[in-house]
Amino acid sequence: MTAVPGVIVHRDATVLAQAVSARLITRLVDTQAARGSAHLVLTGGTVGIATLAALAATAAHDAIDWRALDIWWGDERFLPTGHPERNETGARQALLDHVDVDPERVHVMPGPDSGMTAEEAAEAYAVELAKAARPEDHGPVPSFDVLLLGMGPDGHVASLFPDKPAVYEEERSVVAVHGSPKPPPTRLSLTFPALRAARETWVVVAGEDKAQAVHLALSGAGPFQVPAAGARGRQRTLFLLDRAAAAKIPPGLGRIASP
Ligand SMILES: O=C(O)[C@H](O)[C@@H](O)[C@H](O)[C@H](O)COP(=O)(O)O
Repeated sequence: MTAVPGVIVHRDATVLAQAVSARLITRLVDTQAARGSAHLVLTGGTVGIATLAALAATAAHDAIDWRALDIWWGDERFLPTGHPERNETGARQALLDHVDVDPERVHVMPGPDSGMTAEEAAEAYAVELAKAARPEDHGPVPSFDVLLLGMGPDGHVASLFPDKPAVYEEERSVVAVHGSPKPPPTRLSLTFPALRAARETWVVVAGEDKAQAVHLALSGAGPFQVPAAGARGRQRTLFLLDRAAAAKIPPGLGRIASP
């Protein structure tokens, strides 16, 4: 079962990042209290990294048991370890270097310095996901407690770009992406079958250049043309927006959460 998206609108990108970081603390603390540990999927992109920086900046992040958290990525730019454009590098600088994560539970997507091709790296990540899946997950990836996704002006999420081969993948959980419209051209991405394993999916978007794609994603567009339309959590889907990104949503759909 997939959830009908909820839409919450915050004043601007700064409040959005802070509100998402607060929401993350609550969600992860609740999950860890209930089950002992949690799975979180990170995204690259401006708002995704700003959210992690906001989380690092709030003392309340100490409420999370960082050692009982598995961290995954929804996509990665296929660049060597430490490259400033890698999503991993951004996440480490913004947050992971500042909290007590268990290195064994920080599941980075391999880069070319691993000696693997992008295809081999995608397969290796799929194997790592499969190892972490439990029988109750009923599939080859864990049931992510929170899947964070940014979105591009074309409606892409992770590295699933409109009408490119990766959006049509229905078997593999991770694929290599070549010729990405957003640089760099080579990437690794979770596929829709993997994204759909998430209990909660949060699409976090700021900026007026995204308003049209947000509108389409919430107005019945197909996931092959507007991949964000296919981002749905099994229990909950949230579009967390700033006002600029929410400018074209159908009237009555969004709830204003920040004055
Ligand atoms: O690696 C990436 O580039 C991403 O994970 C990508 O899906 C990103 O989240 C969106 O393109 C939004 O990025 P911006 O917030 O920077 O526009």
